[in-house]
Amino acid sequence: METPDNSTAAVKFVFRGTLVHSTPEEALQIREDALLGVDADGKIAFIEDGKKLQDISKSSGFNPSAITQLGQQEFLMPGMIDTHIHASQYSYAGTALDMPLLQWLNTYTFPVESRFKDLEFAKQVYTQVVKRTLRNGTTTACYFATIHTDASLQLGRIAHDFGQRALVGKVCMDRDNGVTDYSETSQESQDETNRFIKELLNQKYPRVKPVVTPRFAPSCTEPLLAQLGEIAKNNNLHIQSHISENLEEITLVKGLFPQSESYTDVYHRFNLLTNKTVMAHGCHLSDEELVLFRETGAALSHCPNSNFSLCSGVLNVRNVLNHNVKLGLGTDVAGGYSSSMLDAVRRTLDASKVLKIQDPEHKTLSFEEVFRLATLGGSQALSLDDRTGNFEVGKDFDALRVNVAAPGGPIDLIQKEKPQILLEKFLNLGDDRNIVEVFVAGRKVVPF
Ligand SMILES: Nc1nc2[nH]cnc2c(=O)[nH]1
Ligand SMILES: [Zn+2]
Repeated sequence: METPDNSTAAVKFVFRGTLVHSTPEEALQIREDALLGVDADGKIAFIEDGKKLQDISKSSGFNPSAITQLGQQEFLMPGMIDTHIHASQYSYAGTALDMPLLQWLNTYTFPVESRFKDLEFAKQVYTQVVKRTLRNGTTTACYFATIHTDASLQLGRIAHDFGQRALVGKVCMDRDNGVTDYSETSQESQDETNRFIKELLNQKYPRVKPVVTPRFAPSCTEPLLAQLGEIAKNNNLHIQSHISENLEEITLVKGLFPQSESYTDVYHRFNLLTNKTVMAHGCHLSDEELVLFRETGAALSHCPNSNFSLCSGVLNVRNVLNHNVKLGLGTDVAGGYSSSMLDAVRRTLDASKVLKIQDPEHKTLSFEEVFRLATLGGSQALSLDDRTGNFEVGKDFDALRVNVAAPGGPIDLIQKEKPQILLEKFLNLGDDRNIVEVFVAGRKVVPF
């Protein structure tokens, strides 16, 4: 049975109402009284004007009375994309924010991550964080797990079972960090990374894939960095790490890698900067380093809650965008205390305004631009924009059904509002109570 875009799969369901999303050209594009059809493969089959309902229902073979009519204060938006989140740190999210990065890692993070040797503990935490982020509207997450391969494989299974699109990384860190029973030798790290990749790919999860994950340069020896670059290249895999988050960290990297021209050059020398690389933070990158990101196609994950909470710095997102470097948003749980991408949106706007307070010439980000970063920007940063990030025929239907006036929700509406007002109120005031349904690849994953 043919449909307007000549796809073969039957139309499974149709929404009628307001769509809000972004395109590379338009930060915010609104379509009122639109018809959006999803086919049996979970892909967007058509996006048409509501007035064409009769014609479309004939050509696409669905019953016009079977459509779902969105309410006046509802809209569909693309699912949000968390480009950087430590699933393993969710157990202490909201606490332990009283010291800067390097001390924070040794005092809180490494001891907690060492607990993931216990598979039961891992299953509990990973189930909580996958369910919580899905409820918060995160349809795609790029996860750090821990060094433990089996626990990291569990995270992949849980994300798959609950239907979240995910990149999952077994963390690699072979340099001695002084924390007892939380380290691995270079050989173990390489062998376990290969095992992790092989076993996760063998599961053939359609939307959960491995990502090569050197923790950050200070945790890894040069042989390991070189090996991980090789593994990523040979398997055509994503790469994630941290870069230039904190001034003490940058000084540490200079001492550990004296022959590198910059922090970015350390990763570049080991083939870890590719168009499938996403590096968290980048608060203190030089313009020359941003040029290297642009040339290699590597992306940044902006994690403002974490950057404020750990007093790391304030990323100049406008400067990153002006350098045409791909950029998404990340919660960076638990350096960032919130698992909500709405919080990441708000903190991104705050960070942009802090820069303007410090320099009145600074051009702040608009809420429309930040909305794009939380959706399409994130999909571009993860090189997944061929299948998610906005509403285009042929892409997966990864979407949130938002009711701004949800009963018992956090938003009061006095009058009928235009869609862009509804969206702005949701972004600034909303929470999971407004996210009434979440879809990933056409499957309703929330309510569970
Ligand atoms: N915020 C943050 N930065 C890091 N750099 C290396 N590891 C980490 C981590 O777990 N969190
Ligand atoms: Zn991080």
